[in-house]
Amino acid sequence: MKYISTRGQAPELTFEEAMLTGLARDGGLYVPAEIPQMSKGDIAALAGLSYEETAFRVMWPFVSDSFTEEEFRGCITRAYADFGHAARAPMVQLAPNHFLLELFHGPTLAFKDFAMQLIGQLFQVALKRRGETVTIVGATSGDTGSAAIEAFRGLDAVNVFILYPHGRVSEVQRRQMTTPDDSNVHALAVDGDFDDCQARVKDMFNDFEFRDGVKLAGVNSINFARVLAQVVYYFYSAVALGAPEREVSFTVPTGNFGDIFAGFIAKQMGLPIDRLVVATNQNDILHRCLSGQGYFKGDTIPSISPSMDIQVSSNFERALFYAYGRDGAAVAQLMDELGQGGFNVSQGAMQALSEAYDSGRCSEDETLATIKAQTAASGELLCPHSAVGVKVADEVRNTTAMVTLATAHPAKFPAAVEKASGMHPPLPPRMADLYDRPERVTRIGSDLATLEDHIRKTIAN
Ligand SMILES: Cc1ncc(COP(=O)(O)O)c(C=O)c1O
Ligand SMILES: N[C@@H](CCOP(=O)(O)O)C(=O)O
Repeated sequence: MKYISTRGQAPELTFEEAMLTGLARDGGLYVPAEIPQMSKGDIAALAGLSYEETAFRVMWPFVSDSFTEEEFRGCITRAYADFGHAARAPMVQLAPNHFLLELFHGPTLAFKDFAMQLIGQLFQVALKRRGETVTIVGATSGDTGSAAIEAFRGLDAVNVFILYPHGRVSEVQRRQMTTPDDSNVHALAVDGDFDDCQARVKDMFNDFEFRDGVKLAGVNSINFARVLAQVVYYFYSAVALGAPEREVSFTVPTGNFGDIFAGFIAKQMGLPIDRLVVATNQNDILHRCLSGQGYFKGDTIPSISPSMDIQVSSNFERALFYAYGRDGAAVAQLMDELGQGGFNVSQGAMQALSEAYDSGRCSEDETLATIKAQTAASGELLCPHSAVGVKVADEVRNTTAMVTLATAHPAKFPAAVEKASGMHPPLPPRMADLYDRPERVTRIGSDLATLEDHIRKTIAN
């Protein structure tokens, strides 16, 4: 399997190379040159399998150029061993034909653990074999950072720097990033918003002297391995509901577009998905774009679903790549225009996007109302991101079974959940002392030189 850049000007790589490389050297994102297919029989054969066996069968064609079967199976087993639920991704029914896929039973209580725990294992195997060390720099609006720190803490071959927007993540998210005491992990509270953090990470990748000097690697969904690991739960849940005989739709609380794009890949592989619904909060650039209004950046407005407070949605570039018929030059042109504020989508590409995705928006009041209503109706306490998904799903769903992705545990956002439901969501016992642990964090400006200098000096010490 070869991996190619969405901008068409970077070298083709193997899975392992793409995983360790992060951003392509032309500024694009890696995607598989061809998407492996699963037949109806292959999908039917997933019925009743464990999450781990499903993961192996779905992902193996994407990675088999880089790992032995034994290595890959070992990585999968270790990745999911610490999840707090035997099913890994259990499903609960909210209403007739509406299901909630709980993706928050991993070590940091968000869906990010599904990919990050696996990538942590894959990096260890690959780096050991190569005898290399890397510096991971990641941007987070709250959940990617904690998941990355948890997956890579204590490893000799990896230094991790996580940039998060100061004052714009929940207290639980912040403490998950600032309380681990391992000397290889570093939380940086950046004066800016998530888009500033993500832009600086991409700037670092595009600064080849810095990139090559520190051996930069990325674990944001820039990294296709992140997206790949998230494809698995689309298969796992759809098969549990009767696929391939029965079509299923998904609604996905969306910010950086990685999770919904994993659904797109699942559909391209052959999973009978009817609709993929993008659910946004008040930062609704994706909903506006998918409604035909072009992709134009505004100011990010802080919300009660802070992990989705994003304007420049990284993986939308991958969606555009397919919508523009895999035309790297067209994508590069759009990304240039985005640098100037935004772009309009061509008619043909708009049609392709509309065929692939539906969308909806959920306001702050609607988010609170949905948490309250669901607590009363089903007893399920939703996190504000999952509530955005449930509200939009309820607006669009029809007779096809709808799965809404519950992307984080309510205990990560206790203030909003308590305000809406009157109930305080407790942290799981293993995190009960999170508020008592000492924090370690560096407050830092958002300019590239300051950040690069800090990272260089920290590594050198
Ligand atoms: C809890 C939660 N929900 C939803 C999202 C949006 O996911 P994506 O960025 O893959 O669109 C995020 C952040 O990525 C998140 O942390
Ligand atoms: N919501 C994310 C933002 C980063 O997304 P990623 O999927 O590209 O890592 C977060 O919680 O950090």
